[in-house]
Amino acid sequence: MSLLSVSGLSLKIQKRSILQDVTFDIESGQIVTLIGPNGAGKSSLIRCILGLQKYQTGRVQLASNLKIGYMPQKMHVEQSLPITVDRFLALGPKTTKVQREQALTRVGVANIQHSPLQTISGGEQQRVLLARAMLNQPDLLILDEPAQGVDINGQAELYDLIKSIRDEYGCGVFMVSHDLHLVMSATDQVLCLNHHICCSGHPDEVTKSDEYISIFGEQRLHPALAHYTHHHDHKHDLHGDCLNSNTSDSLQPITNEQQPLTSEQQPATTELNADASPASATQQNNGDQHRHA
Ligand SMILES: Nc1ncnc2c1ncn2[C@@H]1O[C@H](COP(=O)(O)OP(=O)(O)OP(=O)(O)O)[C@@H](O)[C@H]1O
Repeated sequence: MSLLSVSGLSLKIQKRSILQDVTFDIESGQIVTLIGPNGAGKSSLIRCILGLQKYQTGRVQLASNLKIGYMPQKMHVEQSLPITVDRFLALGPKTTKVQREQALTRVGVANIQHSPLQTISGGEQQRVLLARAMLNQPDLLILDEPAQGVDINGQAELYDLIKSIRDEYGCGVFMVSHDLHLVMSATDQVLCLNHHICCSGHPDEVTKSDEYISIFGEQRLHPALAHYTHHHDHKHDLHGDCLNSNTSDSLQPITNEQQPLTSEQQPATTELNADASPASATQQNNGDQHRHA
């Protein structure tokens, strides 16, 4: 039983095709990393999954009573509205101060619980957002570019932290990154999105190979990071539309059937249909009418 199953999802906004026939599953305890260039549709896909964006065809199925913890791309801090980290976390799900302290401790920033939100660093902000996503003990963590604006060592530390949270809670993790080559090494499945899923697979074991070590040395890449080698069978035009690169004289659009799918479809019990609104998504996700898997 999948935590999340996305099948044949297509989205158009103002007649522009943003997502085309996107299909993948996330299982419990699995880490799936979604990569893709700017404008590829990564955030739009997350919005569809969260029920915040209507889509035209396909479906998003969530396991019954699935609890999602969502970490947005950025924290928008209103400079004229003083608020502490603790007050900010209290704006989310109903929690006690101790629970908020525990969440901050888990992400390594308990010392800033009573600091003004405006005064904490970018890296600390990311950790506060991660703590907020964990507050309702989610079954599925959705992280939109958690390492954005964090240096490479900070990125590795954050990935280690996310992995240890997954190990501890057994939750699934769906993580977005715009880094096309460097991904979290604990990733079970990389999905490369450019409006459609261009390719998918595991991060490389290349950093363990003798050839790699002879060139870069053993300590070149932090163990939390890994390379992802793309294996596209097509090219894109400037609009991101797909072109068949196998025929040099006549570039043809490729069909969705040619794209590698990430895993087999499995039945789930809660379905968000193409007309899902934010309200209905929440209801369906939390509603008593849905049974557990
Ligand atoms: N509400 C909207 N109205 C019009 N266009 C939109 C809307 N939302 C998204 N788009 C367009 O959809 C495309 C995909 O945007 P999206 O933010 O999903 O991409 P992304 O892969 O997350 O990009 P980035 O890595 O830059 O954050 C972009 O061209 C964007 O302009």
